[in-house]
Amino acid sequence: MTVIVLSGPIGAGKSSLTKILAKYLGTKPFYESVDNNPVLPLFYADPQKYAFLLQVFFLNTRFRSIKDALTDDNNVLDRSIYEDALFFQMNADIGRATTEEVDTYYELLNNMMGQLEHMPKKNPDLLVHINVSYDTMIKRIQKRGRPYEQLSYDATLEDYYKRLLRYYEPWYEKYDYSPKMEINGDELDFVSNDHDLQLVLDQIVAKLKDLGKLPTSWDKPTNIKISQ
Ligand SMILES: Nc1ncnc2c1ncn2[C@@H]1O[C@H](COP(=O)(O)OP(=O)(O)O)[C@@H](O)[C@H]1O
Ligand SMILES: Nc1nc2c(ncn2[C@H]2C[C@H](O)[C@@H](COP(=O)(O)O)O2)c(=O)[nH]1
Repeated sequence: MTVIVLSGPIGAGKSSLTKILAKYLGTKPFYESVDNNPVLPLFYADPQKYAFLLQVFFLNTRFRSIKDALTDDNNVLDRSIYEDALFFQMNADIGRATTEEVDTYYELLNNMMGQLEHMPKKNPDLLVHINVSYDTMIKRIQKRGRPYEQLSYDATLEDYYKRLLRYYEPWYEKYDYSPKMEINGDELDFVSNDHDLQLVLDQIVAKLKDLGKLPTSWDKPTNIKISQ
């Protein structure tokens, strides 16, 4: 039984890989609340006003997802509570949260993380982090086409996205809730290239076998087409 959490910048391919991995490993995917998130468009229209509210929305859904996942013990999460503070801290650092909001946020987050320590399973089994450059990130954001994420919607998003990328390296280095591994999302097109996809899946399966989370005899499924 395995809980895998994915991480990575916007458009890195987390949702795509979550869907593929869940199918490949026969586990249940948990996706981020994006299309059903009423605060996200408000945030992009007025980040100063909505940064705290958006974070509380994400934190709440991520807390629910990680609790469910640690209970089910058979899941893949496309982003998780462990990445939540990265976003909020970055927004706070550019002046989008008051001192009171920052204090309240960390108190809430610490409370939630404390609750997780009482779960029978306390941590995920593996973090799969997808690295992408700024150029790849922008191409993917354009490909996905959400209007409010485009640079044409707000030119300051270029700085926001570049800043976000800078926060990821120290975050990944510091992350220690589980074993971890990185995928090169610039070079490996696991969405439209079957060879690259198989390489990525092989890397993840090898890591899970190393960790004793998959039997060494585990073989890839033959009855599903993973790229659809
Ligand atoms: N490795 C990849 N190669 C090519 N296209 C990709 C890759 N990963 C994601 N995409 C495309 O980029 C867009 C964003 O991917 P998505 O999985 O939604 O990213 P995330 O969940 O990390 O924001 C989608 O249109 C997806 O098809
Ligand atoms: N301010 C925050 N924004 C967030 C957070 N998590 C996700 N997001 C935004 C970024 C994208 O516009 C969208 C979906 O993210 P993907 O990486 O899944 O494409 O939501 C957050 O915690 N704070």
